[in-house]
Amino acid sequence: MADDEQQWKIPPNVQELAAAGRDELPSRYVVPHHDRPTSGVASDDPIPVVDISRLSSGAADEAAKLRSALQNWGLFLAVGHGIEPALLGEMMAVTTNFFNLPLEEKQKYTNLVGGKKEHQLQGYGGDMILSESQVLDWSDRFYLIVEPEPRRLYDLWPTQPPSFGDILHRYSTRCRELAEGVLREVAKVVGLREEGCLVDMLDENAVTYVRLNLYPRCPRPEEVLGFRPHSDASVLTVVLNNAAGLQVLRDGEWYDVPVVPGALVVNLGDTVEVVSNGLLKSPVHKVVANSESKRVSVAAFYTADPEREVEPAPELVSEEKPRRYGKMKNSDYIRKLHESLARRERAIDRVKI
Ligand SMILES: O=C(O)CCC(=O)C(=O)O
Ligand SMILES: [Fe+2]
Repeated sequence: MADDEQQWKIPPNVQELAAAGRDELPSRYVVPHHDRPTSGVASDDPIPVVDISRLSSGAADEAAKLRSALQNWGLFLAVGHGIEPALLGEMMAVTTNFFNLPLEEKQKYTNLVGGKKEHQLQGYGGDMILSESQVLDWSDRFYLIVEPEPRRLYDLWPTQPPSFGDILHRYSTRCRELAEGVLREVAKVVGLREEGCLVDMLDENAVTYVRLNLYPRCPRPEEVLGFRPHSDASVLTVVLNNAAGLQVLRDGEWYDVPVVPGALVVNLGDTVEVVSNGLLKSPVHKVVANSESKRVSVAAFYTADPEREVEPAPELVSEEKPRRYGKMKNSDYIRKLHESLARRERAIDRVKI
């Protein structure tokens, strides 16, 4: 194939597009009318803010709050998580600094193999593009495997500032502790026989992916999405962000996820939905753009061992509660997630019975 064909496979850089200050958006970013963002609905049952320190000291009302958050939203805001505000600040700062680097510098970490059109998961850039007509998200991303350590591709780890790697390592380790504590509670909520069975999925072969997201300001936020509707292929996801924009779907309506200083967003991933045989749902969420300022977020995805076969826990399947999901190898599932994202489909629909 001639080299100038399939140029569309190389996504434009959204930050550069935004900086060019044009009022018209390239048509590749304009989402169909039925998918356009709306302002989030205010709920009578607000998204809970859960104090993890009270949870760990056995407070029954906090456990009830978490239970209701998991059952009604699949997502909550964690405070009292014990992660030092300075570390959260540093993680946000190195992320923002990375995106502020000149384009040539950032492109040293490109997710296009050999700088060409083949897309690899890790690195800096945009979505995998499967077709010329694919509508693109108004964001740039940087995706890295952080754990297990031998799987790190250090060539893709920014060297500026020199502390980047250390901060990312410490941040994802601390968020993993938060994830583990939450997963023990999740196992209790769904009535799994082994309280540790979800935590055990984050074993030494489990993969932690971190995605740094930049949502540049957009002159026409009503026509684009910062991140299309999706659910995560993780067991659990922890998100740090600096501004409003995240929305979660509940009963057909989109709700704004509030921004609480120092809080982390915690959401269930598809693995929990499958293992719990649908007792808990992996929430569909998206990010809307805005015309005022850029938004930065850091999502840490705690995923199971790629070789693990994920399926409903046997004790949650019975005659009254028939099995609702098939079995799939986790690495196959994650690959399907990225294809599904490109097609605006949900990966979990592929394992539903
Ligand atoms: O930017 C956010 O707040 C969420 C991003 C997200 O959903 C993701 O990276 O999977
Ligand atoms: Fe997500």
